[in-house]
Amino acid sequence: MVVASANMLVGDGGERVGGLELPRVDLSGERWAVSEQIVKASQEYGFFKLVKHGVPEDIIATMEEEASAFFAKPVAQKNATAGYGSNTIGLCGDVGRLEYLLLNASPSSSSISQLNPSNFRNSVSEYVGVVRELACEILELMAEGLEVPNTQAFSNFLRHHDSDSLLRLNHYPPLLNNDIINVAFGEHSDPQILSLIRSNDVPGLQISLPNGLWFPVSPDPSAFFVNVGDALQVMTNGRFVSVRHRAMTNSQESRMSMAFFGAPPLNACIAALPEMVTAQRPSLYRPFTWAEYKQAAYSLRLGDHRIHHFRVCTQVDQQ
Ligand SMILES: O=C(O)CCC(=O)C(=O)O
Ligand SMILES: [Fe+2]
Repeated sequence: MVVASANMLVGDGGERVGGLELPRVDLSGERWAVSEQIVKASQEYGFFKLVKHGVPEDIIATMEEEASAFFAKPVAQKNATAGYGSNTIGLCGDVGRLEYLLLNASPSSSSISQLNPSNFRNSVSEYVGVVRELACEILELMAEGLEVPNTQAFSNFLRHHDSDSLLRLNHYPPLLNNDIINVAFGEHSDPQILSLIRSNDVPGLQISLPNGLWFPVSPDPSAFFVNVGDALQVMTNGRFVSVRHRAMTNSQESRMSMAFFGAPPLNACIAALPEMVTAQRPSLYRPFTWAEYKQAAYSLRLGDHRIHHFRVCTQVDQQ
């Protein structure tokens, strides 16, 4: 059954809703075809489902077990872990129905090396290593598909020793009997370059379609869901769109998602690549450092269109 309401499409859990099918990319396909599909999906939706991605199942399964063990700890122990938070998102009063652990995931991260016990530390470190490599591979396929001569133009930011990449483990507790289904993690776009989300088999993630309707993404623990972030929208001069998404509370089961956010170093300059700028399509955004964008983004509400603050004013904007 499919029901379309004013602002939401509700499906029966399939990936095809209201005649729409979300892009699905099989990474084991021919390189040129994969790169073409990734570019198309990033332009149309800023989002795609990635299958046959090559990340070993045992690394993902161990990470999930360790994350569950962390969230099952007593509150006092969780509160004593740097990066742990619950019910609030960011610093501007946004609330959410979740708890999370937010860790720096740069190659030189010390927040991972401080984790305990050692099993947790090792699985986070291993998971971050393989997922960062996967994100770099996707970014290189994007550059190839966009015909950018330096195919590492995007991925080099993530490989940098001081990259500001993050790993966020989100735990959404199950609904209590008389709760109504609601937004658990409010609408936003991710500020970074690229996000790779993997969740357990419980629904919750929704993405905003170009027509403004919300699309419930069916969970698939064997896949990664890939989001274009604001910084990649800027570097592609608006050819790729950073997708707005949110997560809903869900029935009786606990939902857990693990999001890797690939980001540049703080002092990196974020600007449209020269190949993305033409006389007909001048730069849409003024250049900024990643530190500058982070500061601006975190001083605004989660749901604000944070990247709009960096747009160059055009005649169209002024009309
Ligand atoms: O839990 C999810 O599926 C989405 C989480 C999310 O959007 C985030 O952590 O930025
Ligand atoms: Fe997000």
